Amino acid sequence: MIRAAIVGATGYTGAELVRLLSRHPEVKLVGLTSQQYAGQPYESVFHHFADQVDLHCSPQHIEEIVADADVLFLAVPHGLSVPWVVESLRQGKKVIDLGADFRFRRADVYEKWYSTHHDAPELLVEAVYGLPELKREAVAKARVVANPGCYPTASVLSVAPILGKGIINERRLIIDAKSGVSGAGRKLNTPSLYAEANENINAYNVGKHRHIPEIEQEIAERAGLQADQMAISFTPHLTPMTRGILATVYADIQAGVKITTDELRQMYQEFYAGEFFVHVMKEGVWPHTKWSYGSNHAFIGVTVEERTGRIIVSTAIDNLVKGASGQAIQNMNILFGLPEKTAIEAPGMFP
Ligand SMILES: NC(=O)C1=CN([C@@H]2O[C@H](COP(=O)(O)OP(=O)(O)OC[C@H]3O[C@@H](n4cnc5c(N)ncnc54)[C@H](OP(=O)(O)O)[C@@H]3O)[C@@H](O)[C@H]2O)C=CC1
Ligand SMILES: CC(=O)N[C@@H](CCC(=O)OP(=O)(O)O)C(=O)O
Repeated sequence: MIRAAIVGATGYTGAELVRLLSRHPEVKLVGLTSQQYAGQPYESVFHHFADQVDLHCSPQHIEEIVADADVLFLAVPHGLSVPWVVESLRQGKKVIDLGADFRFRRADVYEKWYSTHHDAPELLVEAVYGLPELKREAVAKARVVANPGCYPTASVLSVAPILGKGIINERRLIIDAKSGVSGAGRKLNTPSLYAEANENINAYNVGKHRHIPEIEQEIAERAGLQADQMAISFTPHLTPMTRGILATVYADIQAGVKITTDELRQMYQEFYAGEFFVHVMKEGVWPHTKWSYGSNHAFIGVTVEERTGRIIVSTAIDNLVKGASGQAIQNMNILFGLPEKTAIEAPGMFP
C-alpha cells in the first residue's frame, strides 16, 4: 500500500483528496494535517465522512509527517510548500503540490505574479508540471510534481492539439473563463458569500490574474516560443456554481491556412486518442460544466468560425477534480506505476 499524507486536509481540495483517496485500492491515508483543527477527528470537521475516515487532524510537524508517508499532497495556500518539498526530497519521498509554488520554471516570474519570495529557486528546474496528457513520461520520473492550476488545466488542454503547427497565432490567444466559487477555497472570502455570488456573475483580476504567466509558460513551451513573446488575454469570471470551470478560447487562424471544423475536430480526436479523461465533442455539441461535476473528465468542443478566421474551443472540467485533486491522484498513479484511472475513473454526477 502507498502511504499518503495530505497537508491542508481541511480545505476544499484536501477534502476532495480524502474523498477520492479513501476509496483508492492501493492507498492508505496516514496523515491529514490542519492548523486550526489539529487534534480533532477528521470526521468532526467534515461530517459527511462519518464512519468513513478514522483519522485525527495532525499538527504540521514536517519531519514526522514526511517520515510516515510515501507521498505527500500539499493542499495549502501558495508560499507554504518549500519546507515540505525540501524535507520530502531529503527523506527520498514523492511530493505533489496542488498550489503554485513549483509551477514556474523561473523564480522571478513566480515572485512577480505572487508577490512572494521563492526560497528554493534551485528546485524549480526539477519540478515537473503535472498535466499528465502532455507530460506523462516526465511525471513518471519526477520527485516533485507541480499540479497545474484549474484555469490553466482547462486552457492548455483546449489548445494543446494545435500548438506549434503553424495553424494559429499562439501569442495572442483570448481566453474567457468561468469558475465556480469552490475555486476560491474554503477560507472566508467576501466575493464567495452567498448573498454576493448567488445570481451574479462578474469578471475579476482582469489583465492581471496569476494564471496568465502559467498559461503563457505552458503554451509557449509547446508552441516553440519564449514565454516573453506571449500576449494572451485571460479573463476569469466568478459564477454562481459550486464547482466547474468553463474556458472558451479564441485563436486567430494564421494567414493562408485553410482548415474546416471537421479537419480541426479530427486533429483533436487524434491528439487525444487513448486519453481516458479527455473527450472531444461531436459537431454542434458544446460542453457543460455539469457533465464534469465530481469527476476527472474534461469535455472539449471545437469549431472553425470561417467568418472571422478564428478557431473557438470550449472546455469544461471540475475545478476540484481535473483542476486539482483528481489530477493530483492521476499524477500519483503515474508516479507509482499504477493504472492512471485508478480511483478517479467515475463519470460526473448529473444532473
Ligand atoms: N480550490 C480550487 O479549485 C483549487 C485550488 N488549488 C490550490 O490548492 C491549494 C489549496 O486550495 P483550497 O483547498 O481551495 O484552499 P482552502 O482555503 O479550502 O484550504 C486551505 C488549507 O490549507 C490550510 N492552511 C491555510 N493557511 C495555512 C497556513 N498558514 N499554514 C498551514 N496550513 C494552512 C488550511 O488548514 P486549516 O485552516 O485547517 O488550518 C486548509 O486545510 C491552494 O494552493 C490553491 O491555490 C489548485 C487548483 C484548484
Ligand atoms: C474562483 C477563484 O477564486 N479561483 C481561484 C483559482 C483557484 C486555483 O485553482 O488556483 P491555483 O490553481 O493557482 O491554486 C482564483 O481565481 O485565484
